Amino acid sequence: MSTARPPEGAALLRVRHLDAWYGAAQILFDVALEVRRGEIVALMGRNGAGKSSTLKAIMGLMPRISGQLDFMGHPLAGRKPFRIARLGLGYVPEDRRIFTELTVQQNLDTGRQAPRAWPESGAAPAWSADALYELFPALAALRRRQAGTLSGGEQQMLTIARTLMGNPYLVLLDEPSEGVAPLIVEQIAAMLLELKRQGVGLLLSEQNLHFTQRVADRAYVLEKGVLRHQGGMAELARNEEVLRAYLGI
Ligand SMILES: Nc1ncnc2c1ncn2[C@@H]1O[C@H](COP(=O)(O)OP(=O)(O)OP(=O)(O)O)[C@@H](O)[C@H]1O
Repeated sequence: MSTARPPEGAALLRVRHLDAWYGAAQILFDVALEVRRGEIVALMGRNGAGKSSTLKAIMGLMPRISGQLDFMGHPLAGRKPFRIARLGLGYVPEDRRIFTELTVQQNLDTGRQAPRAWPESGAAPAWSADALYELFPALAALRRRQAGTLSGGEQQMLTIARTLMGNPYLVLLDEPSEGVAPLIVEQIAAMLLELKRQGVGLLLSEQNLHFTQRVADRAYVLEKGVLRHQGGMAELARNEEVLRAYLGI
């Protein structure tokens, strides 16, 4: 396994010795990862490697875990998902879960939380629907549409925007590019890079190398619930051995 270390500086999220189970089946084995402010980190691996389970474990959604999960000084293990969200940890699940009967604007309103401050240095990004429409002009054009009528990619964009209405310090995104048309994938990439610029940390579960190469700073590669590689994204994209062995590329 590569031993490249993440860059120095305080991590927003630090996971150590994470094991997780569904019933009697152990799914994650001693997973460790970190995400810093303004950093985009990709969690990669084939179907079933444990990417979604890692995000669920962080959000308090796995039936059983052990290990240390620290978010900005708060231990997460044993906390309920809604309490974890209130700490400023956003989560965009794979199935998106928009309110199909509500309009785009009403969906955004359901995500609203109070603004936050970075512990040591003033205001953190605070989003309003208008600011998000500016960032995602494609969404602005849809604001009065019933959300159930949007395309998969538009729904993905809406789910990300709704999560931002909670003013998170860090967002976990489960396969943001999956099933999304190329033009909208590009808009989502631009959106994530803008969030990075504003200091938000992002942890993406992704299989799409092209997408992670476009946005991610670092990557972790999982196979059968075990971390097999970690390092810079550019380095991973050149590492044919790892790409072939764990991503089937
Ligand atoms: N609800 C569940 N009950 C039992 N086992 C599950 C459940 N959800 C996932 N698993 C198993 O856990 C393992 C890891 O799945 P996980 O969804 O985390 O992988 P993934 O890397 O996100 O893949 P995918 O891209 O297919 O979602 C797989 O073996 C999967 O079959």
